[in-house]
Amino acid sequence: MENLFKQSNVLETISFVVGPSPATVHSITYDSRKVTTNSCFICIKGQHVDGHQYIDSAIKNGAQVIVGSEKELMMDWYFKRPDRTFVVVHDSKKALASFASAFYQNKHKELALTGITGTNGKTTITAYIRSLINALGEPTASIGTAGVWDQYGKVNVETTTPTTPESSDLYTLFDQLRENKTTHVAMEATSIALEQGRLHGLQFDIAVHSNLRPEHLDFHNTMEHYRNAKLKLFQQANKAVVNLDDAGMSAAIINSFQGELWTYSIEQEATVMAQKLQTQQSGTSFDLIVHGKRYSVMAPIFGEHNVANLLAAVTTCMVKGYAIEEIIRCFPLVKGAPGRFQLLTDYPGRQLIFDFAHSPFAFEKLFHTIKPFSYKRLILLIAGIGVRPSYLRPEIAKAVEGKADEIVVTVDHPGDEDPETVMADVISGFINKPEHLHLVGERGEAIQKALSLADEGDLILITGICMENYQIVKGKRLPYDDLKHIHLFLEQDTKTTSA
Ligand SMILES: CC(=O)N[C@H]1[C@@H](OP(=O)(O)OP(=O)(O)OC[C@H]2O[C@@H](n3ccc(=O)[nH]c3=O)[C@H](O)[C@@H]2O)O[C@H](CO)[C@@H](O)[C@@H]1O[C@H](C)C(=O)N[C@@H](C)C(=O)N[C@H](CCC(=O)O)C(=O)O
Ligand SMILES: Nc1ncnc2c1ncn2[C@@H]1O[C@H](COP(=O)(O)OP(=O)(O)OP(=O)(O)O)[C@@H](O)[C@H]1O
Repeated sequence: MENLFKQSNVLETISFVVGPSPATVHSITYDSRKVTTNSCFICIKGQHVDGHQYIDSAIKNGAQVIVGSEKELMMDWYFKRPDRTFVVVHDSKKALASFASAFYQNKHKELALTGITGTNGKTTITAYIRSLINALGEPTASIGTAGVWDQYGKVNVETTTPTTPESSDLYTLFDQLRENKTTHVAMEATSIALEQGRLHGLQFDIAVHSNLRPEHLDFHNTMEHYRNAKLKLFQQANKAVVNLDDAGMSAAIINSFQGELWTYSIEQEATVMAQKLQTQQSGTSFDLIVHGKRYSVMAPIFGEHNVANLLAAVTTCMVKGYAIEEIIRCFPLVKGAPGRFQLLTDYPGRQLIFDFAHSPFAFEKLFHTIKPFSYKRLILLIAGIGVRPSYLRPEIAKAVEGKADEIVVTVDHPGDEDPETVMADVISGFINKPEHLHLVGERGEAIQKALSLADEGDLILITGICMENYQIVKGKRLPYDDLKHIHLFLEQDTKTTSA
């Protein structure tokens, strides 16, 4: 702990300290339930409860140091438990980040950091950056909605947030990655995380922007607040990669950014551009124009939005100093995240695609992407999301109305909601209720239903956000796997056909 107190970033956060000078702290946590002997417990005022309420249980679990911002309460506790150290700070969230950084001796600074923000495309860009830079020979990890991946594959870690981890979890991860010889980390920086200070104190080498559309307004209230939260990433970055085709916030970044600025675009003059996009069976071919020089290229990705995402990744590689010819050579190795326009090839006779689409904008892009595909009928599975605001659910129905021959409606992450209510919310968005509509409240069964509706030559499009191997049900993360249900169906189907 003495060491922690010597770090300037920790000292800055402290108002005063009472109690004994403690022995070494073994862990730093914001959750009393994770406190063990000699932990440092930091009280965070959350959306639901105030962590200061849990000082008692933190002490019972062995906390030696308690950090909080409620001065009087902390003094009361000091009089009750003078054997513990109480650290009063100005801002607990900032303190959490600074203490965690210091706990790992600020060694995360040995990692090159790229932060990716935007309403759509963060996970895909992060995966493209990871796969490209690994192919270029630099051990790179990614952190985001698709979990944590390093240069060897998926890393088995649990985080408490869907996309951007809480600061102390992030520093633990950085330490683990650094120990495993990773040198570069590409991570999603969500507006919520930026607003909540989870990324406080980090300096990014590169900040990447994709686009800004209305989302998370239940959290940010206005588009201005939402944009300002995302802009914070650029205030803590040395270099920026900006999508010129985005009307939502590219101008705001360009007008305020102080460092080196790089741009990409499909529609206008930029440092890195794509033109003449053509969908092929195995990907997209296009002209890549870099500093005015034209290269005819092909990449195993689909959809104009993914070409834009690839441009973001290519530009990031260039900012890191790689030559464009070297980067292009790695295109065959570009890999997206699971469920982001993921084509399943082992389903004979039918085409099966997974896509994370769950907003009108994403569905618009998705329908545009499948236009060049040839198929007889389109079987579409859509999902209302239980753990997100109910007003978003009818928007999904509006976005897909009239676009498919069969529509299966289901529920992703029901949370505390009744699946019937979620599905009713979704279908209330249809102006004319589709003739071939099927409501199946459990996602696995819904997938099997969609498969059962498909005949030879049909295209099955499975959308929604349950591509990460769990379903949130009544506050618990239950194991869930789309592929398991596909295999179950295929097994069953083979039995039926051969009987
Ligand atoms: C709304 C939100 O952001 N919630 C996050 C927030 O929780 P919270 O503010 O509700 O915390 P709380 O439950 O009020 O608890 C306050 C404090 O008391 C502590 N506590 C609580 C109970 C107890 O017994 N003991 C104890 O110490 C908690 O650990 C916490 O430190 O802080 C927690 C700790 O970091 C997060 O796990 C939690 O993420 C929840 C699970 C979540 O779903 N967050 C979403 C909205 C989110 O952040 N999403 C974005 C992605 C958005 C996108 O898709 O673009 C993300 O970056 O992941
Ligand atoms: N650049 C883009 N522009 C518009 N839509 C996109 C773009 N990239 C991806 N999408 C759509 O959004 C879906 C989600 O993509 P991705 O997971 O990469 O975004 P994200 O920003 O990480 O989303 P989330 O924050 O919800 O996890 C994709 O399946 C696709 O339908």
